[in-house]
Amino acid sequence: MSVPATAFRSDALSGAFTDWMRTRRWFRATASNPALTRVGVWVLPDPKHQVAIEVHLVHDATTDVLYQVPLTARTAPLLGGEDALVEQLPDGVSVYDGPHDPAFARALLTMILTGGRAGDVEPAEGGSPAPSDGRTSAVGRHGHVDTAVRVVGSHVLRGEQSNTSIIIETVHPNGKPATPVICKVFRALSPGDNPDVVIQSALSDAGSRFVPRTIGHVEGAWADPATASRVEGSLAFAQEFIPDVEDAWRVALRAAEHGESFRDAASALGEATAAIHVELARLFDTRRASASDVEAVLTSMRTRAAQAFADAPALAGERDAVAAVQRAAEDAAWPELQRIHGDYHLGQVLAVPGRGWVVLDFEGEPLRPIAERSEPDLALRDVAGMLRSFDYVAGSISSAEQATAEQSEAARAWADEARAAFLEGYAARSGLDLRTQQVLLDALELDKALYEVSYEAQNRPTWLPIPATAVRTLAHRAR
Ligand SMILES: Nc1ncnc2c1ncn2[C@@H]1O[C@H](COP(=O)(O)OP(=O)(O)O)[C@@H](O)[C@H]1O
Ligand SMILES: O=P(O)(O)O[C@H]1O[C@H](CO)[C@@H](O[C@H]2O[C@H](CO)[C@@H](O)[C@H](O)[C@H]2O)[C@H](O)[C@H]1O
Repeated sequence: MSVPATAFRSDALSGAFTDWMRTRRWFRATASNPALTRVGVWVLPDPKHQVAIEVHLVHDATTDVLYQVPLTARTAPLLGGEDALVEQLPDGVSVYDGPHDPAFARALLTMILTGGRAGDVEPAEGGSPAPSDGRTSAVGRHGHVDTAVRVVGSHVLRGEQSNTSIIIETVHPNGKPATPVICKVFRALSPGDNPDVVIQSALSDAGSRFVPRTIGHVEGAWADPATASRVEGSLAFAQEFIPDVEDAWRVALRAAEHGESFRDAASALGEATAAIHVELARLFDTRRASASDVEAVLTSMRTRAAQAFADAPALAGERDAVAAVQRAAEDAAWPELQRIHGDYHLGQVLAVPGRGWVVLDFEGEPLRPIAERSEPDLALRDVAGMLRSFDYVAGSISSAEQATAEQSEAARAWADEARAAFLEGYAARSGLDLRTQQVLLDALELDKALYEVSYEAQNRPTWLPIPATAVRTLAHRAR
């Protein structure tokens, strides 16, 4: 079997490819007829010389989003790969969605573990790395890991959303199972380092037990479709995969449904959160909040409020009360700004037996521009995010069709206790008296609820009442 090296290198994208792409979960759909152009490619070698592996950069001019699309081409069909077929070329070559092809997973992890380089043409056998002079290129970087592992299997994580994560099974040279790896392939690319990579790598390298161990990442360079200038950014991120664990959302929901107190678990989560914040303040620059920092946060709060009122017109009556909470925050004493999680909720935390809470996904809020997400921010924003998440547990129980008034009341009491315990744990570990920052915390919780209004309006309209109710409560909470 020979490698179909140039099988799918033409710049024109076929109708089949376009149809496939616009039906992906990670495609930010707006138009049914996107204007897709291939603007770059980087090539990964297949040591077995059986598969052509190419990572295409595809620009959608209608939304100005640049996507990373790994593809593999095979002359013989991929066993079990029917659902991953992108298109069948006239010469019999089959093109697959790369993350579903073990050949891609193996090549990607090898690149990370060996610090490999890739360009837009494959290097000749034993030759120097492919050129990267102004063209698309990628380089693997590894952290503190055992690099002598062999890939024995891979599959895509179910529930693919904005990115695609591949679980890669590995073994040591002696055949003993090694730590499985999860490799997140970023789909929508932005110039600049992805905060998920930067923050988790720094925490992991510092020995934190509150994040999975970092294996490494791939960074790349490409011509920005809007400006044609060469930009650099993150392409993929590999970490230790912690198998057979539940996330804190499921654990908390089950506890609330069974009427089990979450006091100790929430307190431990508060402590873990404070420990992460203390570590991030040590590892990254912090700064006093300047007048322009305060102005930027307030502008962002007001923009989100305006968006939420547009998305949920029934909330219009809360406009003045919301503005008053925001004004109070503007006048409050602001703590130092630092790097934070940025989109902190129960679904981002794993409950790991024997290890405790482990936090994932430091990418920040998906609805916020990436440059903003890398700026130092208020650590209280994460505290507020988790408070909202406990409220969501109660909200999801109360909004179930068959929920009784008694169940709703019990769920509310459960959430109140969890919220208080979380704050106690946070205060104990950080040494902060959160009561002195209540005004700011309230404003941030309201801000998160307003963000959630827009998020739910766009994604899960039946859950819109959960944050909408919170907006009404928080806007009028007596201070
Ligand atoms: N290191 C890991 N170990 C175990 N499960 C993980 C790990 N990283 C991610 N996951 C699982 O994958 C899901 C998605 O990961 P996340 O980083 O939140 O990706 P996305 O950016 O696509 O939302 C998580 O909710 C979790 O269930
Ligand atoms: O995990 P993501 O980065 O995709 O975050 C987005 O989706 C979250 C929903 O999965 C959303 O979180 C909201 O719903 C959660 C329950 O499903 C709840 O625990 C959170 O508190 C609530 O904000 C998140 O806001 C959004 O950015």
